[in-house]
Amino acid sequence: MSRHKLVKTMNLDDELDDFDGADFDDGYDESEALTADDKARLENGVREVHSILGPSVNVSEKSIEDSLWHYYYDVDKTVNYLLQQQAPTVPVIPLEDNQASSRAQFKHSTSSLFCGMERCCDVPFSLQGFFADATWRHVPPERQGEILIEPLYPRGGLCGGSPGAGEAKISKLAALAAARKKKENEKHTCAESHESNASVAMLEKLDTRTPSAEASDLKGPANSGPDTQSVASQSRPTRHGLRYPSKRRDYSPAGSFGKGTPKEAPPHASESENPAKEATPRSNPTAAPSVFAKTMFGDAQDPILSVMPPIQSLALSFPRSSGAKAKSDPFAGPSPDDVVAKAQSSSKGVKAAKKAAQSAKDDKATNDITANIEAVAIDEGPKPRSKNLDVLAEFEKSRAKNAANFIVIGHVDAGKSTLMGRLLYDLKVVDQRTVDRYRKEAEKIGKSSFALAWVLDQGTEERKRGVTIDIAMNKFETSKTSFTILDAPGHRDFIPNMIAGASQADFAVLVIDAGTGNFESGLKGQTKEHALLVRSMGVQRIVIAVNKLDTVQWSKDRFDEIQQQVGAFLTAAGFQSRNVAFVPCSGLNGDNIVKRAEDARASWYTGPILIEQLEASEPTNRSLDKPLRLTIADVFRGGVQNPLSISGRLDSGCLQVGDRIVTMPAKETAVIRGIEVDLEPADWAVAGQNVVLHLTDIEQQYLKPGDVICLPSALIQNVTAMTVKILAFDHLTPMHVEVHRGRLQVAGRITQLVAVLDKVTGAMAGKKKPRLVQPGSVARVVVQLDSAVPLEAPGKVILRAGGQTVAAGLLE
Ligand SMILES: Nc1nc2c(ncn2[C@@H]2O[C@H](COP(=O)(O)OP(=O)(O)OP(=O)(O)O)[C@@H](O)[C@H]2O)c(=O)[nH]1
Repeated sequence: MSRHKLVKTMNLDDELDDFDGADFDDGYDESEALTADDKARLENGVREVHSILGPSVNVSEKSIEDSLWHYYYDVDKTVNYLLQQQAPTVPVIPLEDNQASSRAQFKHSTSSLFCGMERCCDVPFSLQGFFADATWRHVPPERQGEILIEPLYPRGGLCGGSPGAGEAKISKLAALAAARKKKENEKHTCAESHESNASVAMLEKLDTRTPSAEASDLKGPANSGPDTQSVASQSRPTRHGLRYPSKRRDYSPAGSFGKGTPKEAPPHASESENPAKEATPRSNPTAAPSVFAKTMFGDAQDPILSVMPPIQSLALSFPRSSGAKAKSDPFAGPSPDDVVAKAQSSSKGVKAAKKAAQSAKDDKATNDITANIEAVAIDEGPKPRSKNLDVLAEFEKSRAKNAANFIVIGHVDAGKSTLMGRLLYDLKVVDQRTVDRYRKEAEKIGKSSFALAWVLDQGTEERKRGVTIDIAMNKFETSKTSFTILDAPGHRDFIPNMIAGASQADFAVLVIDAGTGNFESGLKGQTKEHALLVRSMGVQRIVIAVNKLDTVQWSKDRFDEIQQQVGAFLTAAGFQSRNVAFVPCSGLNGDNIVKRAEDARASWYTGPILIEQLEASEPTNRSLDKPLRLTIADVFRGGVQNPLSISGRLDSGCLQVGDRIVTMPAKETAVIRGIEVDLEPADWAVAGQNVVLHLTDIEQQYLKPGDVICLPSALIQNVTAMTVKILAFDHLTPMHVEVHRGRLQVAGRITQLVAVLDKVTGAMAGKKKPRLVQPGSVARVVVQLDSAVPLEAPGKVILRAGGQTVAAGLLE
């Protein structure tokens, strides 16, 4: 292996220090490795090194050869290394390494390096040596230039502070802008000097600090540095005019902060350059005002300022408008930095302008489209005209079927939706294909038993969770009656939705899960609460579907047990026994719903099946001759022709196309441009019917679920307080409650417990103004509402608090 290769793998700086040649002697003859050329160069190199070092430096020939060998015959490096070896404590100025790369430069470089090396060796540089004859802070002036570093004063430029000596070189644009600005500002110099004096006076008045504090705070900033100079030379109090921290100005020549005096400051920050400072005698501790101060306080002659209002109000009184005042407004125009930035961005400006033009074009197009759409929307065709029908006569003529809404209530998972799905399926309202599809889809998410419930539960969330969330409406007809199903959610979280449904119901179907344990838990849960609520809402007839009897093998005993317990409760809740009917059934299998149960175990029941019980419901008592009242259930877009539609049930009265109506509580009028009864277009509608009204001449914001529609001739009143005869389900005290009436919900407070009443006679039964109403008691209370809502007697309301139904009542 060549020795060169070996050396190349070594760290020379480390290895040469220890190298004595011994390590390489073992069985290795150096001379054998040297070529004739190497030998010649080595001899020449030794001669050169000897001549450079001179006789005073005692170095062996072997050392020189070794060094030359290691440095590839580089004489300069060899000399440098040998000198280091001779005087290791003396710092050696490193030689330039530009010769090392080329051995061809060997001869030329030695002569030039000689001088440098000689000087270094003769007068080696060290800080200790340099300052040997100088005590601290008495550096001879002629040497200061060699060791002092220029302090970091604020540089010029976009954000770099005020211009001055020592600033960074600024761009041509910045210089141009500054020159223009300076010219402009010179015009106002006289006025400003007057302002300065006035400001000084203001500052003296405002500053409540001690004179010593003033002096120490104001000394530096006011008296020295480029800041003050900038204040003096510029009328614009930009950020350049703000004071820098004093230690920055007190930068001492020795590089320490804080103790320096103006005298010690570098020449470019000298006081003599500062006219403002010269104008202020040193004995006066009050500094000349900064531009910031002038901006804040303006002219001391100002009568407003003379009374020294708070600084905040002064700041707000800056003149910002154009005109004569704007000239003196220091912020009226762009700052020099802004000018420069603007100039720099001018090339980008063309692009920006193009972009802006394009964007304006786009905006215009968008606006045009919007305007067109609005025009289309606004142009709703000719105003609907009333046919001035005698609606009641028309209704008589139509011989319409008996119409009935019934609400399906019961504890969660009692099987309400499945039961109704089965009813619709068996009545052929829903076809086989639809049910098969639901079954497949339900299977996919592992809820195949809910396929029939999906006929009612259409919401994605409802299907995913397997619970009804909001009232689902569906219709079917028998030979005698047109029914509307209101399938209520059983979960207690959705009781407000159930209440909304109950307000539209003529009678109720209470579904009970007959399964072991389920009936009992349901009774403690929503079975009783729902029954009480519908009764409180005025429902008189109730059909109890004792469901899931297939799970208890159609046990008659179980049915009897349920019938007995629930019957007793319902009678206690105010239902008359002639209005209560029980039907044993299985909604899932379709037993005793539309068809009689085929299961032999169910043969003990021979009474009416569910559909027969429904048909046996009494005809709805239609309040046709009363004023129009329709509580809005929903507000929606009824189609392209009908941008604003509402749905709900007519509680009383009648209406026809072309009628002008009023919505309460907004008291806004609208015109009925179309009516749908049971999804069919109609010219009129009467109480008891579920309708969709297509409206015009009103904005959507005036229509909300729970609002009441009436005719201008017979408005319902908006009330903020009401007296209610309530049945308490919980302890009542003066307390916060939520008042529900159908879709209407409003927060309120029971402010007064007037009296506890006798349940049968309604007469006062206890003492006046009780402090508490016990559950199950009937009482009269006063409720204050947080906002005015349309309510009137004898409307029924539900009071809830903390998620519980606490009372139901009748407005008095
Ligand atoms: N065995 C049996 N299961 C039934 C019967 N009726 C309903 N179910 C099952 O009971 C579960 C709940 O049925 P749903 O119809 O969703 O009950 P629900 O009362 O409507 O539920 P919510 O509306 O969420 O309170 C489903 O798995 C049904 O398949 C029945 O007659 N027999």
